[in-house]
Amino acid sequence: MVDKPMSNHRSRFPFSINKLIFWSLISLAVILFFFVGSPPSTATTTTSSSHSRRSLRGGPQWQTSVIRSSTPSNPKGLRVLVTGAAGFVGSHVSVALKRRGDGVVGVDNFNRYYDPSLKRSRADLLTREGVFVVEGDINDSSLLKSLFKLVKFTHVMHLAAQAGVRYAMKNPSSYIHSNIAGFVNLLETCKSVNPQPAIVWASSSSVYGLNSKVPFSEKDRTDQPASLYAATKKAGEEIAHTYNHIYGLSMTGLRFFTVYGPWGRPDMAYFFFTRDILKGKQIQIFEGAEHRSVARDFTYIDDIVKGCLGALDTAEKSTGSGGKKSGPAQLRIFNLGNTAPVPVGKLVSILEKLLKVHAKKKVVAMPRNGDVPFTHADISLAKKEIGYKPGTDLEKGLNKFVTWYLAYYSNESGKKDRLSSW
Ligand SMILES: O=C(O)[C@H]1O[C@H](OP(=O)(O)OP(=O)(O)OC[C@H]2O[C@@H](n3ccc(=O)[nH]c3=O)[C@H](O)[C@@H]2O)[C@H](O)[C@@H](O)[C@@H]1O
Repeated sequence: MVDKPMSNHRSRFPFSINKLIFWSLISLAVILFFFVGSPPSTATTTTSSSHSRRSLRGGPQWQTSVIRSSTPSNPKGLRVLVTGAAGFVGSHVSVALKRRGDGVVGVDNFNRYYDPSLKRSRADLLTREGVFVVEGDINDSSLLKSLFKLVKFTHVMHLAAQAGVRYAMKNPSSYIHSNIAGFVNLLETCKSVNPQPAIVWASSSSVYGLNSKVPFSEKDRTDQPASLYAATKKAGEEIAHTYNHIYGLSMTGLRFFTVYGPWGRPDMAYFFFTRDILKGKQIQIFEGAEHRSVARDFTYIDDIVKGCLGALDTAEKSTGSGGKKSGPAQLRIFNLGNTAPVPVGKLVSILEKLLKVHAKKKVVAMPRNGDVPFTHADISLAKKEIGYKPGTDLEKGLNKFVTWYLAYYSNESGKKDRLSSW
């Protein structure tokens, strides 16, 4: 093969025009690089709307947004970094903190585990409440470092996680990525900064696994997880112990019991049962051995939010700084449940009543995919230490969820407007 000589190309145009075109293209590329910046997916964060105005991460506008959002309106307010802020629990907690005068900055990677447009809608509401949500992953050390460089966060409310019990069989590595690697990455940042923040984070009722002693107490064994999800949450509790022990980080783990409510998670049974009942699609109700009903200690979101705020407010300061511990630090674990387990069949009959639709039900044996037969929280410790007192029964809570669901998924714009408030 023989290359064509350069002179062949040159002969078509005068040399000076070729040169002019070449340098014009180079100049255009340089202008685009500096003034437009990198593609939105990797280098931007949300500002006033998740979809419209975006600012370059780390740039002056971004820094101003972070600082403004993290500044408490109450002089005694906390400065809280909320991970998973566009998630179900994260969005509710962020709004509650902001409304009572705390400074809040959110981080969320907006992943596709469930419909990201729901996360975007939650983030839009957060923006309207004055909470800035940074689009990024907790595995991104440089992002976390730049946030802590800008703001002396007093607390981290760590709610970013790969949730879902059954999905762990389909995508195990996502649990390791978020619940283990991401958690460690966050703690590595927190232990190194000065002052170290106090950390409150989401563990799960699933750590009780095959425990059969009821109600589940924090003193009970948690060494029999039934799913990889549960195993990663249990690992998180051990990792929390390590960072508390070595670096003096103040750590509080909250074992959430099947949290439900408005703006909830579409991967959870109460949510997709509602969708399928309305569509006339058959739903499967799991049952345990010997036809025993499967039950959950369903806990309403507002009760969980109060528990999260109680945990933040009673968290003691971390004792280390810059990676060194100077004394023992607080290490806590609390159950946040409702103490009133309800069989899944009863959940479905409440939904039928609220939706005024008869469900097409099929009772099937619980598949061996990570589910446990029942959960039931003993909440006496959380009551005593953080003033936790759930007050919403399943019927009342589902009523609020169904009202939200019908409005949110209605295409009528008038109904959508009603969702502009929390
Ligand atoms: O509390 C917890 O620790 C966990 O609660 C939920 O997990 P789960 O209780 O399994 O909640 P759902 O997936 O909504 O299931 C609720 C109940 O419905 C049952 N179910 C689920 C799906 C289905 O098709 N049929 C059915 O009967 C399940 O066995 C379970 O008893 C969350 O998905 C987890 O992220 C969370 O950590």
